[in-house]
Amino acid sequence: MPLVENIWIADDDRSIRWVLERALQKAGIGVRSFESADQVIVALRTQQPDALMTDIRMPGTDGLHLLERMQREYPEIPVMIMTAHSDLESAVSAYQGGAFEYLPKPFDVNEAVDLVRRACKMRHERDVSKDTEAAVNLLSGGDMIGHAPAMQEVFRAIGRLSKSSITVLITGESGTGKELVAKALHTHSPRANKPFIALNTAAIPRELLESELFGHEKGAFTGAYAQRKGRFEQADGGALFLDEIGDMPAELQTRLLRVLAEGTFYRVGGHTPVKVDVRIIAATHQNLEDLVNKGQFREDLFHRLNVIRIHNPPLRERREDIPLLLNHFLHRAAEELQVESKTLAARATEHLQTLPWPGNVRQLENTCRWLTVMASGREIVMDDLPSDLLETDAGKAEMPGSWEKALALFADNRLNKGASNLLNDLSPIFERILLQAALKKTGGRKIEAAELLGWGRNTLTRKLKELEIEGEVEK
Ligand SMILES: Nc1ncnc2c1ncn2[C@@H]1O[C@H](COP(=O)(O)OP(=O)(O)OP(=O)(O)O)[C@@H](O)[C@H]1O
Repeated sequence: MPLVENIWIADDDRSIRWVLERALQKAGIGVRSFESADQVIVALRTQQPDALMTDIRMPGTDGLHLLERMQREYPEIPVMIMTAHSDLESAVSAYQGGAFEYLPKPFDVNEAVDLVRRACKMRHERDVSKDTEAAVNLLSGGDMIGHAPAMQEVFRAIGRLSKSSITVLITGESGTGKELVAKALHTHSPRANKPFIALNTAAIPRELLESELFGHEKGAFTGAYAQRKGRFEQADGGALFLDEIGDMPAELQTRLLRVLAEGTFYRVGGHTPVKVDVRIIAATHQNLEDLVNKGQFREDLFHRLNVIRIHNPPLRERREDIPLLLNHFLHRAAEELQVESKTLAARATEHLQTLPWPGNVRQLENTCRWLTVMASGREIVMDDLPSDLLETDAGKAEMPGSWEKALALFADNRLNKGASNLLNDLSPIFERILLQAALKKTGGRKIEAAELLGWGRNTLTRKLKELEIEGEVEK
Protein backbone atom coordinates (compact mmCIF):
# COMPACT_ATOMS: atom_id res chain seq x y z
CA MET A 1 0.00 0.00 0.00
CA PRO A 2 1.49 3.38 -0.89
CA LEU A 3 1.91 5.17 2.38
CA VAL A 4 1.96 8.58 0.94
CA GLU A 5 0.87 10.46 -2.09
CA ASN A 6 0.92 13.96 -1.03
CA ILE A 7 3.59 15.85 0.90
CA TRP A 8 3.49 19.61 1.13
CA ILE A 9 6.58 21.75 1.54
CA ALA A 10 6.45 25.36 2.69
CA ASP A 11 9.72 27.25 2.39
CA ASP A 12 10.62 30.63 0.97
CA ASP A 13 14.00 29.25 0.00
CA ARG A 14 13.67 28.07 -3.57
CA SER A 15 16.72 25.82 -3.47
CA ILE A 16 15.44 23.91 -0.45
CA ARG A 17 12.09 23.36 -2.18
CA TRP A 18 13.90 22.16 -5.29
CA VAL A 19 16.15 19.70 -3.46
CA LEU A 20 13.32 18.26 -1.41
CA GLU A 21 10.94 18.02 -4.36
CA ARG A 22 13.47 16.05 -6.39
CA ALA A 23 14.45 13.72 -3.56
CA LEU A 24 10.87 12.94 -2.58
CA GLN A 25 9.70 12.46 -6.15
CA LYS A 26 12.62 10.13 -6.75
CA ALA A 27 11.43 8.14 -3.74
CA GLY A 28 7.98 7.87 -5.36
CA ILE A 29 6.34 10.40 -3.08
CA GLY A 30 4.05 13.11 -4.46
CA VAL A 31 5.02 16.67 -3.56
CA ARG A 32 3.46 20.10 -3.71
CA SER A 33 5.51 23.20 -2.84
CA PHE A 34 4.55 26.59 -1.44
CA GLU A 35 6.58 29.74 -0.96
CA SER A 36 4.78 30.74 2.19
CA ALA A 37 2.63 29.51 5.05
CA ASP A 38 -0.15 31.77 3.83
CA GLN A 39 -0.31 29.92 0.53
CA VAL A 40 -0.58 26.66 2.47
CA ILE A 41 -3.45 28.07 4.53
CA VAL A 42 -5.35 28.95 1.35
CA ALA A 43 -4.69 25.54 -0.21
CA LEU A 44 -5.88 23.74 2.94
CA ARG A 45 -9.39 24.98 2.25
CA THR A 46 -9.73 22.55 -0.61
CA GLN A 47 -7.22 19.83 0.07
CA GLN A 48 -5.04 18.42 2.82
CA PRO A 49 -1.62 16.82 2.61
CA ASP A 50 -0.61 13.53 4.18
CA ALA A 51 2.22 15.37 5.90
CA LEU A 52 3.70 18.87 5.86
CA MET A 53 7.29 20.13 5.99
CA THR A 54 7.56 23.78 6.85
CA ASP A 55 10.30 26.29 7.43
CA ILE A 56 9.93 28.51 10.51
CA ARG A 57 10.88 31.94 9.26
CA MET A 58 9.01 33.01 6.18
CA PRO A 59 7.43 36.26 5.09
CA GLY A 60 3.85 36.51 6.42
CA THR A 61 2.65 33.77 8.76
CA ASP A 62 5.62 31.89 10.18
CA GLY A 63 6.04 28.12 10.42
CA LEU A 64 5.25 27.92 14.13
CA HIS A 65 1.93 29.67 13.62
CA LEU A 66 1.19 27.35 10.74
CA LEU A 67 2.01 24.43 13.05
CA GLU A 68 -0.38 25.80 15.66
CA ARG A 69 -3.13 26.08 13.10
CA MET A 70 -2.50 22.57 11.79
CA GLN A 71 -2.65 21.19 15.31
CA ARG A 72 -5.96 22.91 15.86
CA GLU A 73 -7.62 22.08 12.57
CA TYR A 74 -5.85 18.98 11.28
CA PRO A 75 -4.22 17.33 14.29
CA GLU A 76 -3.88 14.05 12.41
CA ILE A 77 -1.48 15.54 9.82
CA PRO A 78 2.16 15.27 10.94
CA VAL A 79 4.14 18.50 10.61
CA MET A 80 7.93 18.58 10.29
CA ILE A 81 9.60 21.84 11.15
CA MET A 82 12.74 22.83 9.24
CA THR A 83 14.89 25.73 10.26
CA ALA A 84 18.24 27.28 9.55
CA HIS A 85 18.17 28.74 13.06
CA SER A 86 18.93 25.58 14.87
CA ASP A 87 18.68 27.08 18.30
CA LEU A 88 17.21 25.41 21.31
CA GLU A 89 14.34 27.84 21.42
CA SER A 90 13.10 26.95 17.92
CA ALA A 91 13.48 23.27 18.64
CA VAL A 92 11.55 23.53 21.89
CA SER A 93 8.85 25.67 20.29
CA ALA A 94 8.51 23.16 17.47
CA TYR A 95 8.12 20.15 19.76
CA GLN A 96 5.93 21.98 22.22
CA GLY A 97 3.74 23.05 19.34
CA GLY A 98 3.23 19.38 18.48
CA ALA A 99 5.68 19.02 15.58
CA PHE A 100 6.26 15.46 14.48
CA GLU A 101 9.95 16.20 14.01
CA TYR A 102 12.38 19.04 13.98
CA LEU A 103 14.92 19.22 11.16
CA PRO A 104 17.78 21.68 11.45
CA LYS A 105 19.25 22.92 8.15
CA PRO A 106 21.36 21.89 6.45
CA PHE A 107 20.05 18.38 6.53
CA ASP A 108 20.89 15.19 4.77
CA VAL A 109 18.35 14.72 2.00
CA ASN A 110 18.09 10.97 2.53
CA GLU A 111 17.43 11.57 6.18
CA ALA A 112 14.67 13.99 5.23
CA VAL A 113 13.09 11.39 2.93
CA ASP A 114 13.25 8.78 5.72
CA LEU A 115 11.63 11.22 8.05
CA VAL A 116 8.80 11.83 5.62
CA ARG A 117 8.29 8.10 5.28
CA ARG A 118 8.09 7.75 9.05
CA ALA A 119 5.64 10.63 9.30
CA CYS A 120 3.45 9.02 6.69
CA LYS A 121 3.59 5.63 8.36
CA MET A 122 2.49 7.22 11.58
CA ARG A 123 -0.29 9.05 9.77
CA HIS A 124 -1.45 5.80 8.26
CA GLU A 125 -1.42 4.09 11.66
CA ARG A 126 -3.36 6.95 13.20
CA ASP A 127 -5.96 6.64 10.47
CA VAL A 128 -6.25 2.94 11.06
CA SER A 129 -6.71 3.32 14.78
CA LYS A 130 -9.18 6.14 14.20
CA ASP A 131 -11.18 3.87 11.90
CA THR A 132 -11.14 1.18 14.54
CA GLU A 133 -12.10 3.60 17.25
CA ALA A 134 -14.93 4.95 15.13
CA ALA A 135 -16.13 1.46 14.39
CA VAL A 136 -15.84 0.42 18.02
CA ASN A 137 -17.75 3.54 19.03
CA LEU A 138 -20.35 2.79 16.43
CA LEU A 139 -20.71 -0.62 17.90
CA SER A 140 -20.68 0.44 21.48
CA GLY A 141 -23.83 -0.14 23.36
CA GLY A 142 -22.17 -3.37 24.33
CA ASP A 143 -23.39 -5.39 21.42
CA MET A 144 -20.25 -6.60 19.86
CA ILE A 145 -17.05 -6.79 21.76
CA GLY A 146 -13.50 -7.79 20.99
CA HIS A 147 -10.06 -6.28 21.18
CA ALA A 148 -8.17 -8.95 19.28
CA PRO A 149 -6.60 -7.68 16.05
CA ALA A 150 -8.77 -10.05 14.02
CA MET A 151 -11.91 -8.57 15.59
CA GLN A 152 -10.68 -5.04 15.09
CA GLU A 153 -10.32 -5.93 11.44
CA VAL A 154 -14.01 -6.90 11.46
CA PHE A 155 -14.98 -3.68 13.24
CA ARG A 156 -12.94 -1.67 10.79
CA ALA A 157 -14.68 -3.33 7.86
CA ILE A 158 -18.06 -2.48 9.39
CA GLY A 159 -16.90 1.10 9.92
CA ARG A 160 -15.65 1.41 6.36
CA LEU A 161 -18.85 0.01 4.92
CA SER A 162 -21.06 2.23 7.02
CA LYS A 163 -21.79 4.63 4.19
CA SER A 164 -22.65 1.98 1.66
CA SER A 165 -25.33 -0.56 0.92
CA ILE A 166 -23.10 -2.97 -0.90
CA THR A 167 -23.66 -6.75 -0.80
CA VAL A 168 -21.60 -8.44 1.90
CA LEU A 169 -20.74 -12.08 2.47
CA ILE A 170 -19.92 -12.98 6.07
CA THR A 171 -18.00 -16.19 6.65
CA GLY A 172 -17.04 -17.96 9.86
CA GLU A 173 -17.81 -20.97 12.00
CA SER A 174 -21.12 -21.33 13.74
CA GLY A 175 -21.48 -19.09 16.79
CA THR A 176 -18.76 -16.62 15.79
CA GLY A 177 -21.21 -13.73 15.57
CA LYS A 178 -22.09 -13.63 11.87
CA GLU A 179 -25.63 -12.48 12.54
CA LEU A 180 -24.33 -9.86 14.93
CA VAL A 181 -22.04 -8.53 12.20
CA ALA A 182 -24.93 -8.51 9.74
CA LYS A 183 -27.05 -6.50 12.16
CA ALA A 184 -24.21 -4.10 12.85
CA LEU A 185 -23.69 -3.60 9.11
CA HIS A 186 -27.34 -2.71 8.80
CA THR A 187 -27.57 -0.53 11.91
CA HIS A 188 -24.63 1.51 10.68
CA SER A 189 -25.77 1.82 7.10
CA PRO A 190 -27.80 4.46 5.27
CA ARG A 191 -30.71 1.99 5.47
CA ALA A 192 -30.66 1.79 9.24
CA ASN A 193 -34.21 3.06 9.67
CA LYS A 194 -35.56 0.46 7.24
CA PRO A 195 -36.20 -3.18 8.09
CA PHE A 196 -33.55 -5.81 8.73
CA ILE A 197 -35.10 -9.14 7.85
CA ALA A 198 -33.31 -12.40 8.55
CA LEU A 199 -33.89 -15.78 7.04
CA ASN A 200 -32.00 -18.91 7.96
CA THR A 201 -32.00 -20.97 4.80
CA ALA A 202 -31.05 -24.13 6.66
CA ALA A 203 -33.83 -23.81 9.22
CA ILE A 204 -36.75 -23.62 6.80
CA PRO A 205 -38.08 -26.74 5.09
CA ARG A 206 -37.20 -26.76 1.41
CA GLU A 207 -40.80 -26.73 0.23
CA LEU A 208 -41.58 -23.60 2.23
CA LEU A 209 -38.44 -21.70 1.40
CA GLU A 210 -39.59 -20.29 -1.92
CA SER A 211 -42.78 -18.87 -0.49
CA GLU A 212 -40.89 -17.59 2.58
CA LEU A 213 -38.53 -15.69 0.31
CA PHE A 214 -40.85 -14.46 -2.39
CA GLY A 215 -44.29 -14.65 -0.83
CA HIS A 216 -47.32 -16.19 -2.49
CA GLU A 217 -50.63 -15.27 -4.04
CA LYS A 218 -53.93 -16.44 -2.65
CA GLY A 219 -54.63 -19.98 -3.85
CA ALA A 220 -51.06 -20.54 -5.06
CA PHE A 221 -51.05 -23.88 -3.26
CA THR A 222 -53.20 -25.75 -0.79
CA GLY A 223 -53.38 -23.72 2.36
CA ALA A 224 -52.55 -20.39 0.70
CA TYR A 225 -55.74 -18.73 1.87
CA ALA A 226 -54.52 -15.18 1.39
CA GLN A 227 -51.78 -13.33 -0.40
CA ARG A 228 -48.62 -13.19 1.67
CA LYS A 229 -45.53 -11.05 1.35
CA GLY A 230 -42.21 -12.86 1.46
CA ARG A 231 -39.01 -11.77 3.17
CA PHE A 232 -37.84 -9.90 0.09
CA GLU A 233 -40.86 -7.63 0.16
CA GLN A 234 -40.68 -7.27 3.92
CA ALA A 235 -37.09 -6.10 3.56
CA ASP A 236 -37.85 -3.55 0.83
CA GLY A 237 -35.67 -0.49 1.33
CA GLY A 238 -33.68 -2.30 4.00
CA ALA A 239 -31.57 -5.43 4.22
CA LEU A 240 -32.22 -9.13 3.88
CA PHE A 241 -29.88 -11.35 5.88
CA LEU A 242 -29.63 -14.76 4.25
CA ASP A 243 -28.03 -17.01 6.82
CA GLU A 244 -26.55 -20.37 5.80
CA ILE A 245 -26.71 -19.38 2.15
CA GLY A 246 -24.68 -22.51 1.28
CA ASP A 247 -27.77 -24.58 2.08
CA MET A 248 -29.95 -22.88 -0.50
CA PRO A 249 -31.45 -25.42 -2.92
CA ALA A 250 -30.32 -25.14 -6.55
CA GLU A 251 -33.63 -23.95 -7.99
CA LEU A 252 -33.83 -21.16 -5.43
CA GLN A 253 -30.25 -20.15 -6.15
CA THR A 254 -31.37 -19.50 -9.70
CA ARG A 255 -34.35 -17.44 -8.56
CA LEU A 256 -32.22 -15.52 -6.12
CA LEU A 257 -29.70 -14.75 -8.81
CA ARG A 258 -32.44 -13.33 -11.00
CA VAL A 259 -33.71 -11.06 -8.24
CA LEU A 260 -30.21 -9.82 -7.57
CA ALA A 261 -29.68 -9.09 -11.24
CA GLU A 262 -33.08 -7.60 -12.04
CA GLY A 263 -34.45 -6.40 -8.73
CA THR A 264 -37.80 -8.00 -9.54
CA PHE A 265 -39.49 -11.34 -8.89
CA TYR A 266 -42.88 -13.01 -8.90
CA ARG A 267 -44.66 -14.22 -5.82
CA VAL A 268 -45.36 -17.95 -5.88
CA GLY A 269 -48.42 -18.31 -8.12
CA GLY A 270 -48.14 -14.66 -9.17
CA HIS A 271 -48.00 -13.10 -12.63
CA THR A 272 -47.19 -9.50 -11.77
CA PRO A 273 -43.54 -8.66 -11.23
CA VAL A 274 -42.76 -7.21 -7.81
CA LYS A 275 -39.95 -4.68 -7.67
CA VAL A 276 -37.80 -4.37 -4.57
CA ASP A 277 -34.72 -2.53 -3.43
CA VAL A 278 -33.02 -4.82 -0.94
CA ARG A 279 -29.46 -4.98 0.32
CA ILE A 280 -28.31 -8.57 0.60
CA ILE A 281 -26.11 -9.65 3.45
CA ALA A 282 -25.36 -13.36 3.24
CA ALA A 283 -23.57 -15.62 5.69
CA THR A 284 -22.21 -19.12 5.68
CA HIS A 285 -20.08 -21.41 7.80
CA GLN A 286 -19.29 -23.47 4.71
CA ASN A 287 -16.59 -22.95 2.14
CA LEU A 288 -18.60 -21.59 -0.79
CA GLU A 289 -15.69 -21.97 -3.22
CA ASP A 290 -15.67 -25.70 -2.43
CA LEU A 291 -19.41 -25.89 -2.97
CA VAL A 292 -18.94 -24.13 -6.31
CA ASN A 293 -16.21 -26.61 -7.29
CA LYS A 294 -18.45 -29.51 -6.36
CA GLY A 295 -21.25 -28.02 -8.45
CA GLN A 296 -23.44 -27.47 -5.39
CA PHE A 297 -23.48 -23.71 -5.50
CA ARG A 298 -23.89 -21.55 -8.59
CA GLU A 299 -20.69 -19.80 -9.49
CA ASP A 300 -22.47 -16.71 -10.83
CA LEU A 301 -24.45 -16.39 -7.60
CA PHE A 302 -21.27 -16.83 -5.61
CA HIS A 303 -19.66 -13.91 -7.47
CA ARG A 304 -22.75 -11.75 -6.95
CA LEU A 305 -22.63 -12.39 -3.20
CA ASN A 306 -18.89 -12.33 -2.75
CA VAL A 307 -18.53 -8.59 -3.38
CA ILE A 308 -17.15 -7.75 0.02
CA ARG A 309 -16.23 -10.50 2.40
CA ILE A 310 -15.96 -10.24 6.16
CA HIS A 311 -14.47 -13.20 7.99
CA ASN A 312 -15.29 -13.81 11.63
CA PRO A 313 -12.38 -15.67 13.19
CA PRO A 314 -13.15 -18.63 15.47
CA LEU A 315 -12.86 -17.90 19.16
CA ARG A 316 -9.77 -20.12 19.52
CA GLU A 317 -7.95 -17.71 17.22
CA ARG A 318 -8.71 -14.72 19.44
CA ARG A 319 -8.22 -16.13 22.88
CA GLU A 320 -7.15 -12.76 24.23
CA ASP A 321 -10.83 -11.74 23.99
CA ILE A 322 -12.06 -14.62 26.13
CA PRO A 323 -11.74 -12.88 29.54
CA LEU A 324 -13.53 -9.86 28.10
CA LEU A 325 -16.33 -11.97 26.69
CA LEU A 326 -16.65 -13.98 29.90
CA ASN A 327 -17.08 -10.80 31.88
CA HIS A 328 -19.56 -9.42 29.41
CA PHE A 329 -21.74 -12.53 29.36
CA LEU A 330 -21.59 -13.05 33.13
CA HIS A 331 -22.94 -9.54 33.53
CA ARG A 332 -25.57 -10.10 30.93
CA ALA A 333 -26.68 -13.41 32.40
CA ALA A 334 -26.96 -11.77 35.83
CA GLU A 335 -29.07 -8.99 34.35
CA GLU A 336 -31.34 -11.47 32.60
CA LEU A 337 -31.79 -13.45 35.77
CA GLN A 338 -31.83 -10.40 38.00
CA VAL A 339 -29.21 -11.81 40.29
CA GLU A 340 -25.91 -10.44 41.46
CA SER A 341 -23.22 -10.72 38.84
CA LYS A 342 -20.54 -13.35 39.43
CA THR A 343 -16.84 -13.02 38.83
CA LEU A 344 -14.35 -15.62 37.75
CA ALA A 345 -11.31 -16.59 39.77
CA ALA A 346 -8.07 -16.05 37.85
CA ARG A 347 -7.38 -19.78 37.61
CA ALA A 348 -10.82 -20.47 36.15
CA THR A 349 -10.45 -17.66 33.61
CA GLU A 350 -7.05 -18.99 32.61
CA HIS A 351 -8.48 -22.45 32.16
CA LEU A 352 -11.44 -21.23 30.11
CA GLN A 353 -9.04 -19.25 27.98
CA THR A 354 -7.27 -22.45 26.93
CA LEU A 355 -10.37 -24.35 25.77
CA PRO A 356 -11.01 -24.87 22.07
CA TRP A 357 -14.62 -23.57 22.17
CA PRO A 358 -15.93 -25.42 19.12
CA GLY A 359 -19.27 -23.65 19.54
CA ASN A 360 -17.42 -20.33 19.65
CA VAL A 361 -18.96 -17.27 21.31
CA ARG A 362 -22.38 -18.88 21.53
CA GLN A 363 -20.95 -21.76 23.57
CA LEU A 364 -19.10 -19.35 25.82
CA GLU A 365 -22.26 -17.27 26.29
CA ASN A 366 -24.25 -20.35 27.28
CA THR A 367 -21.52 -21.46 29.64
CA CYS A 368 -21.80 -18.09 31.39
CA ARG A 369 -25.53 -18.57 31.83
CA TRP A 370 -24.92 -22.01 33.25
CA LEU A 371 -22.28 -20.72 35.66
CA THR A 372 -24.47 -17.84 36.80
CA VAL A 373 -27.08 -20.32 37.89
CA MET A 374 -24.97 -23.20 39.05
CA ALA A 375 -21.86 -21.77 40.71
CA SER A 376 -22.31 -21.68 44.43
CA GLY A 377 -20.40 -18.55 45.45
CA ARG A 378 -20.00 -15.05 44.09
CA GLU A 379 -16.66 -16.02 42.70
CA ILE A 380 -16.61 -18.85 40.19
CA VAL A 381 -13.77 -21.26 40.89
CA MET A 382 -12.44 -24.31 39.03
CA ASP A 383 -14.73 -26.62 40.98
CA ASP A 384 -17.76 -24.78 39.67
CA LEU A 385 -16.92 -25.43 36.03
CA PRO A 386 -19.09 -28.04 34.33
CA SER A 387 -17.27 -31.37 34.12
CA ASP A 388 -17.17 -31.40 30.33
CA LEU A 389 -15.12 -28.21 30.46
CA LEU A 390 -12.64 -29.75 32.85
CA GLU A 391 -11.85 -32.89 30.89
CA THR A 392 -8.57 -33.30 29.04
CA ASP A 393 -10.25 -32.69 25.73
CA ALA A 394 -12.40 -30.12 27.40
CA GLY A 395 -15.02 -28.51 25.27
CA LYS A 396 -13.99 -30.41 22.17
CA ALA A 397 -17.27 -32.16 21.99
CA GLU A 398 -20.27 -29.95 21.41
CA MET A 399 -22.91 -30.00 24.08
CA PRO A 400 -25.49 -32.74 23.57
CA GLY A 401 -28.11 -31.81 20.99
CA SER A 402 -31.02 -31.39 23.38
CA TRP A 403 -28.95 -29.38 25.78
CA GLU A 404 -27.74 -27.07 23.03
CA LYS A 405 -31.28 -26.74 21.70
CA ALA A 406 -32.65 -25.84 25.12
CA LEU A 407 -29.96 -23.25 25.62
CA ALA A 408 -30.61 -21.79 22.20
CA LEU A 409 -34.31 -21.60 22.93
CA PHE A 410 -33.50 -19.95 26.21
CA ALA A 411 -31.34 -17.43 24.41
CA ASP A 412 -34.09 -16.65 21.96
CA ASN A 413 -36.63 -16.17 24.66
CA ARG A 414 -34.28 -13.89 26.58
CA LEU A 415 -35.74 -14.89 29.85
CA ASN A 416 -36.94 -11.77 31.59
CA LYS A 417 -38.36 -13.32 34.64
CA GLY A 418 -37.15 -12.14 37.98
CA ALA A 419 -34.98 -14.46 39.91
CA SER A 420 -35.83 -13.24 43.36
CA ASN A 421 -37.72 -16.42 43.58
CA LEU A 422 -35.77 -18.05 40.86
CA LEU A 423 -36.49 -21.66 41.45
CA ASN A 424 -40.20 -21.20 41.89
CA ASP A 425 -40.74 -19.03 38.90
CA LEU A 426 -38.95 -20.45 35.95
CA SER A 427 -39.95 -20.63 32.36
CA PRO A 428 -40.08 -24.24 31.18
CA ILE A 429 -37.09 -23.63 28.96
CA PHE A 430 -34.99 -22.40 31.79
CA GLU A 431 -36.28 -25.10 34.06
CA ARG A 432 -35.17 -27.62 31.52
CA ILE A 433 -31.68 -26.16 31.41
CA LEU A 434 -31.43 -26.11 35.16
CA LEU A 435 -32.63 -29.62 35.52
CA GLN A 436 -30.25 -30.98 32.94
CA ALA A 437 -27.41 -29.04 34.43
CA ALA A 438 -28.23 -30.36 37.88
CA LEU A 439 -28.43 -33.91 36.61
CA LYS A 440 -25.18 -33.52 34.80
CA LYS A 441 -23.53 -32.17 37.90
CA THR A 442 -24.74 -35.04 40.02
CA GLY A 443 -23.86 -37.63 37.42
CA GLY A 444 -27.55 -38.33 36.79
CA ARG A 445 -28.37 -38.92 40.46
CA LYS A 446 -31.90 -37.61 40.65
CA ILE A 447 -32.27 -37.21 44.39
CA GLU A 448 -29.08 -35.19 44.62
CA ALA A 449 -30.19 -33.11 41.64
CA ALA A 450 -33.50 -32.40 43.31
CA GLU A 451 -31.70 -31.35 46.49
CA LEU A 452 -29.48 -29.08 44.52
CA LEU A 453 -32.51 -27.35 43.07
CA GLY A 454 -34.42 -27.29 46.32
CA TRP A 455 -37.11 -29.56 44.90
CA GLY A 456 -38.74 -32.50 46.58
CA ARG A 457 -38.46 -35.93 44.99
CA ASN A 458 -42.05 -35.77 43.66
CA THR A 459 -41.52 -32.37 42.09
CA LEU A 460 -38.46 -33.69 40.37
CA THR A 461 -40.28 -36.74 39.01
CA ARG A 462 -43.13 -34.54 37.78
CA LYS A 463 -40.76 -32.06 36.15
CA LEU A 464 -38.80 -34.80 34.45
CA LYS A 465 -42.01 -36.06 32.94
CA GLU A 466 -43.39 -32.65 32.03
CA LEU A 467 -40.18 -31.60 30.39
CA GLU A 468 -39.80 -34.93 28.68
CA ILE A 469 -36.14 -35.21 29.46
CA GLU A 470 -36.06 -38.35 31.45
CA GLY A 471 -34.85 -40.45 28.57
CA GLU A 472 -32.13 -38.01 27.63
CA VAL A 473 -30.04 -38.06 30.74
CA GLU A 474 -27.68 -40.74 31.79
CA LYS A 475 -28.89 -42.41 34.87
N1 LIG B 1 -18.03 -10.34 19.51
C1 LIG B 1 -19.14 -10.61 20.19
N2 LIG B 1 -19.48 -9.85 21.24
C2 LIG B 1 -20.60 -10.13 21.95
N3 LIG B 1 -21.45 -11.14 21.66
C3 LIG B 1 -21.16 -11.92 20.63
C4 LIG B 1 -19.99 -11.70 19.83
N4 LIG B 1 -19.98 -12.63 18.86
C5 LIG B 1 -21.06 -13.40 19.04
N5 LIG B 1 -21.79 -12.99 20.09
C6 LIG B 1 -23.00 -13.62 20.62
O1 LIG B 1 -22.87 -15.01 20.38
C7 LIG B 1 -24.09 -15.57 19.96
C8 LIG B 1 -23.91 -16.21 18.59
O2 LIG B 1 -23.73 -15.19 17.62
P1 LIG B 1 -24.43 -15.23 16.19
O3 LIG B 1 -25.78 -15.85 16.25
O4 LIG B 1 -24.31 -13.90 15.57
O5 LIG B 1 -23.42 -16.28 15.49
P2 LIG B 1 -23.49 -16.89 14.04
O6 LIG B 1 -22.10 -16.95 13.55
O7 LIG B 1 -24.51 -16.16 13.22
O8 LIG B 1 -23.97 -18.35 14.36
P3 LIG B 1 -24.70 -19.41 13.34
O9 LIG B 1 -23.75 -19.62 12.20
O10 LIG B 1 -24.84 -20.63 14.20
O11 LIG B 1 -25.99 -18.79 12.95
C9 LIG B 1 -25.11 -14.45 19.95
O12 LIG B 1 -25.83 -14.47 21.16
C10 LIG B 1 -24.26 -13.21 19.86
O13 LIG B 1 -24.90 -12.12 20.47
